[in-house]
Amino acid sequence: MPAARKRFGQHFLKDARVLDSIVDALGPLEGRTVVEIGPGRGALTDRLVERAGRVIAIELDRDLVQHLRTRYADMPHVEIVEADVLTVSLPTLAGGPYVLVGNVPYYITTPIIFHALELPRPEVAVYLVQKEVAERMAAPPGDKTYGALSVNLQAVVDVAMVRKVPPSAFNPPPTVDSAVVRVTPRAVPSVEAEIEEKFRSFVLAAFGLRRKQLIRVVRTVASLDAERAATVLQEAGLPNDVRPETLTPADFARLVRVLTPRPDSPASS
Ligand SMILES: C[S@@+](CC[C@H](N)C(=O)[O-])C[C@H]1O[C@@H](n2cnc3c(N)ncnc32)[C@H](O)[C@@H]1O
Repeated sequence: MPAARKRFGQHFLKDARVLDSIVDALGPLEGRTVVEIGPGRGALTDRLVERAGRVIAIELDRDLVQHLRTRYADMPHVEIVEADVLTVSLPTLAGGPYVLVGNVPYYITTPIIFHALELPRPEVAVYLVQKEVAERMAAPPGDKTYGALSVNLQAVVDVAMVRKVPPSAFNPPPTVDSAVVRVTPRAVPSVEAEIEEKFRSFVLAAFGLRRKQLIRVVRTVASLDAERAATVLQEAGLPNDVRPETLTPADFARLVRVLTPRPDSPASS
């Protein structure tokens, strides 16, 4: 068995109850395609291959890839892909509807979660992440952990906390607490795909000014004078003096829509 490598964020799950709750959170797997991020030594993969129609596991560590290919050699429905997950198009790899799961390496948790928003999105994604990241992902407006990560995710997906996981569930144990979260696409996202990129950068910039009133945020981020910024807020139906940390994803979306000239509007022609 290859030794754990710190630089790949390797903390292998050893607690059967945690492994079961991750698989349970995915829902029924019979006949479905499961993509797993960072299978490691196969603790989670072992459970997936018993239930799913097809398992595609993406692992960066060459030694672990070899170990996994030997382990599942007689299972034609299992594919081990040697790659950095961030360089792989997940919907293309899956080739159809899929569910996503991963005890993800903590050094790239946020990039992985945003990478997995590529359309068409997984029907459900279950991640084991640092507890503090899980709390930020699921935080409601006004919560002390509510921030750009919460808004940018919740604009397009629902996030639910499944359970907390202590360091003792891993070998070697990480220095932080962890949590399992379940992410499902929203039937009607708050933001349209065409303005999603602009939405994300506006939200990031707004939370860089989270202590400022919204009028100041709009003036700074959109480079507008006071009068124009006030008109924008009025059109978006938002007060001048609220702070970004109290706005819902739908509030941000209205604001970004007002700030985005439509292709057929005179301003952009
Ligand atoms: C926290 S461990 C989880 C291992 C296993 N799923 C388990 O629960 O025991 C994270 C895994 O992700 C792999 N990994 C790290 N960076 C990766 C990347 N960029 N792309 C794919 N896998 C990666 C690591 O080698 C490791 O196997």
